[in-house]
Amino acid sequence: MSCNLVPALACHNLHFSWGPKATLEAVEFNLPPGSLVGLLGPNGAGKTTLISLIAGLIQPANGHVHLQGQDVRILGPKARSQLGFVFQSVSLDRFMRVRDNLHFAAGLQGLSRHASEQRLEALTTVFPIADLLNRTVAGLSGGQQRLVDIARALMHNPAVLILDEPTNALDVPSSQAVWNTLKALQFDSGLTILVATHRMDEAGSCDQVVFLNQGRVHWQGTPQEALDQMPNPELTSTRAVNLTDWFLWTLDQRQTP
Ligand SMILES: Nc1ncnc2c1ncn2[C@@H]1O[C@H](COP(=O)(O)OP(=O)(O)OP(=O)(O)O)[C@@H](O)[C@H]1O
Repeated sequence: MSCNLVPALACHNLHFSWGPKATLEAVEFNLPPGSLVGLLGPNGAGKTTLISLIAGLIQPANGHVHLQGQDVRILGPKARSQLGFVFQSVSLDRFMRVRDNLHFAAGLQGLSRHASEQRLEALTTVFPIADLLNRTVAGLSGGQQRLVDIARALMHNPAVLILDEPTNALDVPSSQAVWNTLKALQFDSGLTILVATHRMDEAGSCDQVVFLNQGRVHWQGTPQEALDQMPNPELTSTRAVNLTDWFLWTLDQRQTP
């Protein structure tokens, strides 16, 4: 993964405030093409706000989001066609069948019914949802709904997928199914993925992690580089350091007095 490639997505000097206090300040980071990047940070760090901003649901007071080197504001609707979003709440109509939800989402993105059928067929080779297509969303488990929701975000075949805590409240097998699917998408189709997560096991299997705290990006690098930052020899002598140790250590370094 070369750093010389134009990033699939880059945030430059983003500023945003919900109120008098800054929520995001000078946020800078980038997603190398084809990478899986974990967005980490404590509750209230600004992860969801940042994702809403990239999605265009809110506008930055300052700064730019670039998609493959081009400003999303200039790209306009073209940018939307290159981005897929999975928000914290599942974005499906509970009373519609899975199949109809997916075709509806594709239609909103301008796909013909024929193109939508073809796309759905392709996605069912990666997503274990073929048996769910004729069921209504309300009758599915949380894990099944989440998989369908991710498929929904990919119906228009975006280049970049952004997910906000997709495994939140899922049990271990369901989380694993979601994570395996993300990995397969990255591996099979070169999808670039940004995923906000509180799970350090997931962060550890990302190519890079971005650490956001109090609205600022404090660190971006590989999970191994994160662990290599840890200065505590006592901890390393008794057991292997893990990303949870790093998270707590780096958070401690970043607290404002
Ligand atoms: N719609 C809103 N109106 C006002 N303030 C908001 C709104 N959404 C978020 N905030 C505030 O912005 C800050 C960042 O919240 P945000 O939800 O982006 O953090 P987060 O890192 O996603 O947190 P979590 O890990 O708990 O999901 C918090 O102080 C929050 O209270």
